[in-house]
Amino acid sequence: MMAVRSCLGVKFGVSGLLSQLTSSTRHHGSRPCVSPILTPQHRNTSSSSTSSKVKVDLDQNTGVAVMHMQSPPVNSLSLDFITELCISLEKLEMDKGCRGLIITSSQPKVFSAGLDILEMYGKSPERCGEFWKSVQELWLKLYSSNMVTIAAVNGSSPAGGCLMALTCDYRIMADNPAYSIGLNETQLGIVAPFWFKDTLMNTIGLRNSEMALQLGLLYKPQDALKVGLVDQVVPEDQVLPAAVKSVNKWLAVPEHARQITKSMMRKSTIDRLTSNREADIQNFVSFITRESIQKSLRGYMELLKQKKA
Ligand SMILES: CCCCCCCCCCC/C=C/C(=O)SCCNC(=O)CCNC(=O)[C@H](O)C(C)(C)COP(=O)(O)OP(=O)(O)OC[C@H]1O[C@@H](n2cnc3c(N)ncnc32)[C@H](O)[C@@H]1OP(=O)(O)O
Repeated sequence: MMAVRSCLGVKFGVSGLLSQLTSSTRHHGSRPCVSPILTPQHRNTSSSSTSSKVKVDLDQNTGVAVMHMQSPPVNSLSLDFITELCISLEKLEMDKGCRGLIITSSQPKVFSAGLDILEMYGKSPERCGEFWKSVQELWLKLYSSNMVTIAAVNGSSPAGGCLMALTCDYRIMADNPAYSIGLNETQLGIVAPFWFKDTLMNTIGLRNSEMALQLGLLYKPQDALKVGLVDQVVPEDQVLPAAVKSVNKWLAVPEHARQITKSMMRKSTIDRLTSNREADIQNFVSFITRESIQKSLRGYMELLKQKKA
């Protein structure tokens, strides 16, 4: 309760140059690129798929999908929600016509409230293990995605919500001082695991991460921008248009060169988790089921309720 308060070694020789020269016919890995010249049958082609908590609109002309998180009230990441997100991501990753992904929220004022605290409170070790495996899965899918990924952060984004945004290639946040973003785990009396920490450090560096993580800082959009936690802050109604503009800029880069570079930048961080997944699950389960941690989580949930009253 006290705590509550307070690649690849690839050389870019001829193939790199070739891709620059032939960028209009580039491939997304094995995906053919969408031609910029629109034929009548290509115009206004879009598809939409909706599961109960995730809505995806894919514009087949541009190859850009917008994933709307719609798990009321605050897009907290429950096992069910994470499973739906993973299924949607897998489909998009396999879809040759999808090259870019914008992730945003359909819920007012909140991008994602992070991991669903109820998944970590009063649950059996087996269930906690299953939950944590799904969190790892979501992170791995997002952080290693071949697509250009943009987080359109149109509301608050604490802890796991911030992590989701951090997995993306670029973050745009609504300029509303009522919103905040950060890895605030210590404020709940819990500890962000090493791969949360690594993802943050890869984005804002060691010193800023030390302060952000130990103090469990939640940054207002303008402060998040200063520290590099988000890349752009725009008026609230411009978040999605700005994300579309950005994704197109990223997609203009020769695809395989961008993908290999992304993979090269993220590989060691990803490998660190993939080679330690089981131990990480065991660590989580033994940590989260401790009586003292359960007490902290209970206290935190009570504070959330009190805030409303
Ligand atoms: C030795 C090392 C070993 C390491 C092992 C690992 C250790 C564990 C690592 C765990 C990592 C955890 C990551 C997380 O993501 S924890 C979750 C952190 N999230 C938060 O702190 C956010 C809490 N929520 C809020 O701050 C606000 O709700 C928010 C700003 C998001 C929105 O505010 P708003 O006023 O719009 O909404 P309410 O607060 O009224 O909330 C509405 C209802 O939603 C419930 N709620 C909110 N957040 C959550 C959540 N994360 N999980 C579950 N439920 C949540 C809230 O209680 C309200 O419910 P009721 O309507 O029923 O009252």
